[in-house]
Amino acid sequence: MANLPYMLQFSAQFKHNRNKSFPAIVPTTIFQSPDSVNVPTPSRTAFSLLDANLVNIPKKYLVSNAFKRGPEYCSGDTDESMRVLKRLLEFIRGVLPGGSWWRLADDEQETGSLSTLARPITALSALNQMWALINDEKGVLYTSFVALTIAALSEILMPGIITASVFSAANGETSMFYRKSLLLVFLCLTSGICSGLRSGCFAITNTILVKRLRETLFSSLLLQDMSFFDSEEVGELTSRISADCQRLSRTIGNDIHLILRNILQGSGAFVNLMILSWPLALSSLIICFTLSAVFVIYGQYQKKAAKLAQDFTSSANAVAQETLSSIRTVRAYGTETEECQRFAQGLDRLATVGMRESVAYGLWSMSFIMSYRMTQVFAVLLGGMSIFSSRFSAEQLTKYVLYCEWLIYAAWRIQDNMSSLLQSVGASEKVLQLMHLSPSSQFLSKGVKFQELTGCIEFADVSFHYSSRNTVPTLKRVNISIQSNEVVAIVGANGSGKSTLIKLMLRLYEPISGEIYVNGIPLKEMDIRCLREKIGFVGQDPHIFRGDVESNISYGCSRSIRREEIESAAKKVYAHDFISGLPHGYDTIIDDNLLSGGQKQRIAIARAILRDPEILVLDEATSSLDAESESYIKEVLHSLKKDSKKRTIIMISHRLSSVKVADRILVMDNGQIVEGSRGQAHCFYSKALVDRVLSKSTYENELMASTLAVRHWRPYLLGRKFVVLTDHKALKKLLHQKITTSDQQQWLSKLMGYEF
Ligand SMILES: Nc1ncnc2c1ncn2[C@@H]1O[C@H](COP(=O)(O)OP(=O)(O)OP(=O)(O)O)[C@@H](O)[C@H]1O
Repeated sequence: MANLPYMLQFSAQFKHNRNKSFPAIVPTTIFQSPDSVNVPTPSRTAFSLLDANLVNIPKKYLVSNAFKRGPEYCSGDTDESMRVLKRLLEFIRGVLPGGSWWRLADDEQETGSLSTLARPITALSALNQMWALINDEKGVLYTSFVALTIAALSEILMPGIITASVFSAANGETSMFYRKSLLLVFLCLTSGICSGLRSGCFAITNTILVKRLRETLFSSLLLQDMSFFDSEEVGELTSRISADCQRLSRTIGNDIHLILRNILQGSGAFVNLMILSWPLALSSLIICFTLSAVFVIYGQYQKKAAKLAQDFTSSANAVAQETLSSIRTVRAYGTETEECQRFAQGLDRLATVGMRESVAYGLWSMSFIMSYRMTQVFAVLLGGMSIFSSRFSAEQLTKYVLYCEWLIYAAWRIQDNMSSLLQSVGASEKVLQLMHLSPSSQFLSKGVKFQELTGCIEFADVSFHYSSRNTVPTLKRVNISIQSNEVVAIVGANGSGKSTLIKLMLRLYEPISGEIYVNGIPLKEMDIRCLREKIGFVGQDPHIFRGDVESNISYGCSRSIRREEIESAAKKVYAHDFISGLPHGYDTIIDDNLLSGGQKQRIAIARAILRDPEILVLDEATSSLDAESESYIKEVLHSLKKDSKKRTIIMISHRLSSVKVADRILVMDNGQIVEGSRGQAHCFYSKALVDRVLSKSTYENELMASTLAVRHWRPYLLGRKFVVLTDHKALKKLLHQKITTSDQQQWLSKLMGYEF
């Protein structure tokens, strides 16, 4: 039998190598296990058939080698056993307390901005914070505490009365028996009613707590800086609002009231035990302390496990949310399997933590059950001995056993609920940290309020980088001065910093250095809400909220809006026709996925126009519009420019035809305005020329010209007026006129492959 594993291994090796030129017959006698005693000498023929190199058989399995180097052969087997033994020892060491198996995650480092912003939360501070949230529900809380106390006291009196009534019946004391029975009925009623009241009131408190937790968390999140959202995943944050808040609420709904109840019951049981016999009571207490010591270790572990489990749940949620919200991209690229795998990875990590947590719980339960049962045995033994020595009656022993059980049971329940409390606190640590993040400074300071915005905007030496990329400057000492009632277009290559400029102006981010002035007041000294009320903004990819068309157009308007005003705004941006064609017109429910790109842009422009803003910002607002709609929108901009109200319009566009309405074009490249310094008039183009060339140019030529103008002409534009080129002919003509020195010619030849 001992040969079998070796033969099997060889046969597997043989199968693996059978395609190689291996002899068909291999006498099994040449393979022996090291412990074979009567090993026959292998015949030369048999041995010659075996080409160990050819079949790549480990030499230790060859009998000849075993004969030649017996000790080595045996040492191979010993090695194997040693390896198994070593692995076993490693495993045992790993599963012992503090061993590697219990490690919950390879990397328990927190990521995101939260890790640097927030402090760790203790159970006490968690309770304090929750108390503050439900503090004004004192009526419900006090009722529940009173009900809890009455129910607990009623319950703890019962074992004594049950014993007394049983023994009074046994002793034939009828009146005593009926009195005790009546008392029992009364206690049953009070404990039942008060327990119900207690559970109901705590459940109500629980519901209120979840609601307030979610409200507080949501409003805290909404007031964070934009850089916070750059580093935190939306799916993770929504998971915090839903799952984590629910989990945290269990603290009040379950844990706190059960802990209080069990403390009362345990104390009652202990007092009864002390009355019966203090040495026995103290010995039961020792078991309770032992349980508590085990629990301290287990509780800490569980808190950590719960926190990680919640973190992994949120990351898995973030993957699910990202995948489901990008389902069209996923479907188009056929990456369903990859996405499932990505989701499964998160679930695997969750399962690993869950498994360790369950094993730890099993060990904790084992210690409890053993202690619990041992107490019963212990109580019976000690009580029995006390009866023998006539220091205890049978009635006292029964009471003692019952109260002992109550004490241990209460101790277990307290620790079990404490563990659940620690789990909830651990799981919801992030909720509490997020809830107490200080809001962005712009919401804290009471800035200057103003009635009228003239629309003068100035960027003075503004530099900026995103906090997630703090080594890459996005804007470098930008100086711009925009006059009131001016229409300014910003053009430039992708990533040159155009949108960032707008984000700074809307104060979504703060400049690293320099100052932005609106109405001559530094932006950071202004009341931000007041400013934003006066700005209309249409972003690159406008968001449509799930709701009807009407509420989407009136979104963010502080004044009350009539339907006619909404329709008029929609008509201005040529959206009325398509809205009327929707099944319920302005009452049709829409969202980001239910409209085309151009339709979304038109709704967003209508939304901005409806606010009648003093500053209108359009960031690629017409990029998805067809040529006809775009020309209509240009008309709208023309009319906005001409109407009586002073209005500054800033527009970003890659289409030169769109920027035709602008009074000025600013060209951005690599985070800088291509020309100009503070206080100068930045006139980068010849308007007459633009008008002339645009009237006959094609869209492609314009695009190319804009790219060329920005990328290649920059060094030649310094100190000159900016010229927009439309096609190769114009470019060549201009090059011949302007590029005169051989250096310049060489530079351009290299850059553009143009031969002079
Ligand atoms: N939230 C962000 N975090 C980090 N970097 C960012 C962030 N937003 C933009 N950037 C980077 O800042 C640079 C400027 O981006 P910006 O959006 O301002 O360019 P843009 O000129 O508007 O480009 P486009 O014409 O493509 O819209 C880019 O390199 C971009 O990758």
